[in-house]
Amino acid sequence: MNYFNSIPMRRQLEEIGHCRFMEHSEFSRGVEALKGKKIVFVGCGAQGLHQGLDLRDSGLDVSYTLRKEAIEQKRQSWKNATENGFKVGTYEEMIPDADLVCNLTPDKQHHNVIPAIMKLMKKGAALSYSHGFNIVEEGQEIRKDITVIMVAPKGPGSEVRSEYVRGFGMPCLIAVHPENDPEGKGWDYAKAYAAGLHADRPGVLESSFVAEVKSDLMGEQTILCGMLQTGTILCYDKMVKEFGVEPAYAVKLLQYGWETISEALKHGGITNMMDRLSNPAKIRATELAEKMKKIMKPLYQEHQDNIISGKFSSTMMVDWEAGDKDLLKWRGETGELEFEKVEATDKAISEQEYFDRGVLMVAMIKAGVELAFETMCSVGIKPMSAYYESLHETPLIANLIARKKLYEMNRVISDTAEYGCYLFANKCVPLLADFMKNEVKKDDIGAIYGEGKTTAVDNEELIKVNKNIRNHPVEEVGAWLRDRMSGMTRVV
Ligand SMILES: NC(=O)C1=CN([C@@H]2O[C@H](COP(=O)(O)OP(=O)(O)OC[C@H]3O[C@@H](n4cnc5c(N)ncnc54)[C@H](OP(=O)(O)O)[C@@H]3O)[C@@H](O)[C@H]2O)C=CC1
Ligand SMILES: CC[C@](O)(C(C)=O)C(=O)O
Ligand SMILES: [Mg+2]
Ligand SMILES: [Mg+2]
Repeated sequence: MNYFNSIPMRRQLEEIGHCRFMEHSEFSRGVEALKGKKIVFVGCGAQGLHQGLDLRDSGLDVSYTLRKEAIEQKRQSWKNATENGFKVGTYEEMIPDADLVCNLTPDKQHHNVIPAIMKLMKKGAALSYSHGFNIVEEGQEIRKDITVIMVAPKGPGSEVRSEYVRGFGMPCLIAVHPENDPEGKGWDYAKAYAAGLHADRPGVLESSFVAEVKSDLMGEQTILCGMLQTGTILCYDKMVKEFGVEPAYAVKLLQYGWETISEALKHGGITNMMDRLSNPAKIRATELAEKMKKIMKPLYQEHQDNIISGKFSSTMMVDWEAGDKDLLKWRGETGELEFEKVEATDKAISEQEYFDRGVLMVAMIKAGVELAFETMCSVGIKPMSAYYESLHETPLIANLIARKKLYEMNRVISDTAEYGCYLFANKCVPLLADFMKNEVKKDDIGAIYGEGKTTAVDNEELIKVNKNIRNHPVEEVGAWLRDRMSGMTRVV
């Protein structure tokens, strides 16, 4: 039964709105609460491996448990753990002694994994998640003596590790399940775990399982993954099939363009990204973004509504039951995209050119970030949480596209994110078809915007556009949070 739908409305609203930026002083005990405790990770994939490496380097006792077949067949997860010097064993060997069991298996497996490990967990042990789907959407009930916490990094596993290695960390949401904190130790454990990932350096939000699920699903379906997938498909087709851009050049502009453009977001928000354009290009990008926002708003709202009501999760669970029929079909279609098959040209594109030739891409990022942020806030998700799930994480997913294109990006994110990404993109691509056909001009994408033309603009128009950009609420909360994250990696 859906947990969120089972609680009274007043509680629903409280849980969705649970969000507090935690002070550095609250982490002064570092990992102490978990020091000397036996921490056993279930699963050694995208998050499991990288979080385990971070916690071990922070002085904690980490080992892994995998299903028997993975150990016997020496699968990739077994290699990940053993090649990094971790002890690995079966559930029966590892779980009974564990003080904290970290469930880092795919969300679609949780309803199988949790009952299997729960019966082996010792009395008074703790169980941790990095995403609350199983608790909130499936209503998984956990034995009453077990403490249930969540430490949810706001970025892909590989970056959780790379940020740690370079002395920083990935922002996290932490939570304690209100139904499972029998000894009152949940927050101490969650804080120690977050400190072990160095999440306290960029920032930790005290949150709830509900707020994390309802914001995480929305971010990944729309701006983070769905929108970048949509934008890549539409921009590639427009450039190659209509404007005669060489395919290998279009691939390069898109594959590395999202990363280069969104790097500007990371440092100075939408304002800085837009300031990288010439004045006429900035006015044009704002115009395109406003038009797209108008068209896409109902779709963003539909996704958020379905996430809140539980319709999204029940639809996805039907696909789980059907052996991932839709997911596998959509994954296959992504693999068949021309963008995936054509190799990027080795012709140089300078950092500035990505902006000058990618005005439509800039507009798509502006529209997507603002709409995702606005839609999340409109249902009671707090601005800081909405910021992490929109503007903050966009450059991190763009980094994955630069390294792996779309197909592999979708394999690195969680199964839940992958399903939601295709679901959104399959609707958004046709939704923007008329806009792409009638509104997008040759120098909006692929060519240098306004090349050879005057850069003169009307003062009043520029002032209006700058106001539109700078006064958006995502910019206010973003500036505050970024002040606290000034050490994040510079990619480009
Ligand atoms: N991917 C990401 O970057 C993010 C993920 N999360 C959350 O983290 C959690 C883990 O996701 P992610 O890291 O993507 O997961 P992965 O798909 O990378 O996890 C794979 C691991 O889970 C194991 N596994 C798969 N099925 C089972 C099963 N039935 N029983 C036991 N072990 C199994 C695999 O082992 P085997 O070799 O046996 O298949 C492998 O070790 C999810 O809750 C997700 O929402 C949160 C933030 C970001
Ligand atoms: C954006 C997708 C994500 O939520 C993440 C990396 O944060 C996921 O579930 O993979
Ligand atoms: Mg997710
Ligand atoms: Mg996420």
